[in-house]
Amino acid sequence: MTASDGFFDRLRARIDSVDSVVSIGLDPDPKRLPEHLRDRDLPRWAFNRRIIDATHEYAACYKPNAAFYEDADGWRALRETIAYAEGKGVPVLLDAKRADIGNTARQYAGLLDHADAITVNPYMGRDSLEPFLSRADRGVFVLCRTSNPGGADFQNLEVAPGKRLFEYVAQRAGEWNERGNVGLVVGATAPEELERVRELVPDLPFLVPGVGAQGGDAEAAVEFGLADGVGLVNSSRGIIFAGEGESFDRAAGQAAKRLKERLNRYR
Ligand SMILES: O=c1ccn([C@@H]2O[C@H](COP(=O)(O)O)[C@@H](O)[C@H]2O)c(=O)[nH]1
Repeated sequence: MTASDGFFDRLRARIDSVDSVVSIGLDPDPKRLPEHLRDRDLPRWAFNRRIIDATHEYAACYKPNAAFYEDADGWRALRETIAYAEGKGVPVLLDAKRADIGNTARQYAGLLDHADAITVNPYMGRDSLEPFLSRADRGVFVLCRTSNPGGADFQNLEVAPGKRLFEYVAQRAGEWNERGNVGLVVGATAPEELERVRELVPDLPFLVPGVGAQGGDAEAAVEFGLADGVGLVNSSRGIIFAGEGESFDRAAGQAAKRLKERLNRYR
């Protein structure tokens, strides 16, 4: 592996080395942290470190969601978490769902100085994504068909005869993949749409959230989420909050292992 390898080369190497496509979401909701960690300096970091120690051998990547770190201590906890994950050889995908007008987007794209990949929102159009797309060595996952119940509200609207918005986004994202660094976010809770997006863009890797607490379709996530073996199936709460109390990390390790084995049955 050289510094010039792109994100998806690094991700492929990681998937091969751990034989896993599991993305582990690091979403340390302060209200759900174990009691005994709450009085620590940076409890979220103390929690994440134990989770990473217990799960890294099953992790194709870690996916911290920026929402859980957007305060002063949070950013410190995130920096420590990312450095620790990378020290274990695990790529980090920051789920930040950013994009904006040019100068603001350029600021947001600075997040890629700290993470291997990021999620972005395509709603403001190509120029709002350019500062991310131009980082050839970083992964850029474009929201396409999200996993939430309202994901269909706009994304499934027909924007041209026979073409729904998420289909249009998928095709445009395929065109934006000039540097080989674009992926899509497509939820496991929408398996028909997942299959359709795979037909439209056979070569783009997907990040597929929603197989854990949201009850999405794990088989479809693997069948349609991977492009030539590369892609990510994410669970956050289902892994990191699998257990409680002192041994929360052991339960997380077991949950990560179970998900890896379950997904591998479909690979
Ligand atoms: O369509 C989307 C896009 C992002 N997410 C994020 O993934 C995790 C899912 O967490 P679970 O606990 O496994 O449900 C979370 O960070 C979401 O914000 C998504 O769920 N759906």
